[in-house]
Amino acid sequence: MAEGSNSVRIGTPLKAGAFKVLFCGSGELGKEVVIELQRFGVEVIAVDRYANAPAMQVAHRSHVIDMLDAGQLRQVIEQERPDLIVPEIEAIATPELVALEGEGYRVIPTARAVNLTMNREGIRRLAAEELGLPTSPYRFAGSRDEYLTAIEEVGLPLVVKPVMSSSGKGQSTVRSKADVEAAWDYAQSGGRAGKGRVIVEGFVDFDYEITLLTVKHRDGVSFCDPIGHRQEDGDYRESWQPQPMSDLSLERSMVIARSVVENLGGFGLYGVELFVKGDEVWFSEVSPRPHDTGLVTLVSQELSEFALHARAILGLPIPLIRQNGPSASAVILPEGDSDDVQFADVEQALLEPDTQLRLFGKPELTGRRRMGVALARGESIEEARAKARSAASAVKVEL
Ligand SMILES: Nc1ncnc2c1ncn2[C@@H]1O[C@H](COP(=O)(O)OP(=O)(O)OP(=O)(O)O)[C@@H](O)[C@H]1O
Ligand SMILES: NCC(=O)N[C@@H]1O[C@H](COP(=O)([O-])[O-])[C@@H](O)[C@H]1O
Ligand SMILES: [Mg+2]
Repeated sequence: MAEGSNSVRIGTPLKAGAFKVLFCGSGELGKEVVIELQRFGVEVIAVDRYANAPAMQVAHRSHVIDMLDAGQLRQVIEQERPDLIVPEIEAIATPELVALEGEGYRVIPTARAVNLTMNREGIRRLAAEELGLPTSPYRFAGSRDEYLTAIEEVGLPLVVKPVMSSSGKGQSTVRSKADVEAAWDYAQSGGRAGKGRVIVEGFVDFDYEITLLTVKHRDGVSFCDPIGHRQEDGDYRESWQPQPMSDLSLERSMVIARSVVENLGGFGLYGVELFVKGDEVWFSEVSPRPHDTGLVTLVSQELSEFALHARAILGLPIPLIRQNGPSASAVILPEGDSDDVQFADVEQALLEPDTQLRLFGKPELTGRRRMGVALARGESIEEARAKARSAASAVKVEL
């Protein structure tokens, strides 16, 4: 791909002139982006902490490393010399990506965006203190004493999260004094890098929450229709699109999202998480990459969030994001232990028209893990949600 001009050049995979993209993280979200890049004849290298991760199964080749280890991360990147580095999860040695970017590598969307969002403190301070965006009240705490002070200052009810965690790991809602100790202990065990620092956030009593998928591409910023979602234990269970909203709350959401992505920069799709109450909107957090609640776009949009990410990072145009009408996703989230999971009654999930299924092919189940997703379109959001839920529960997970 030629820099500094509008001409995008893509070579032939596995040849000297191939255009190479390296993924740091190879889960279900990366898998769909890899498929979109493969359709453009891009050479794809998938990296993750374990073998046979979903995106590895559709990439040209893969590497298993500890992505939080700066040395291992640098070694694999210097070995592969990719044209683009695409972070797919937060748990990466992001300061090393900042260094690599300084040496000429291109990190998607930017190394700074990835570094700021891997730690809740970075993105929250940027949004609230630099950009002046509305957020929940918050304090950070690095010790038990600081934590107890933060609780006093923020006031109940509140939410406690490790600064480095995702998918609700280590997160609790504290409604009464009785929950305070357990929330601290859980945050200490649930964090990713084990540093112990937490954010204490005032509980926002929102009417609903959305993900506003926002693409930064060569011609500017484009928005997908808002995605509504339902979370349990900090992890997404269902999402739908479009979420009905007032004109003012949608306008405010777009202003917030634009401010965040323009500051973070680069090319790519962002998932901007917002809380909405009436016409009021709060910024919660942002993923500088496709978002799990955006899985619904596999059926709700002609160009899914994964296709949009692929286009944006390759410097290709996005003249229109066409919506297909009310749609929903529902996760397949079994719990147990197995290294050879079987999915039975799969046909039962696909009897209804406008229903689709993704089984991610994760090689192992330990505890609770998202293993697939059901997708559906309907005449209304309610119908789409019901269809997606019923398809998801039709699949029998056997351990
Ligand atoms: N301050 C808050 N007030 C009310 N609800 C909250 C608050 N913070 C988080 N939540 C609820 O918990 C969910 C998960 O929180 P958050 O997005 O911060 O966690 P996460 O671990 O980063 O999740 P993911 O990585 O899946 O996006 C939110 O989508 C929301 O439903
Ligand atoms: N909310 C972030 C998110 O959904 N990330 C997605 O989950 C994968 C990890 O899954 P795992 O924990 O089952 O390995 C990640 O690789 C990414 O695709
Ligand atoms: Mg979130």
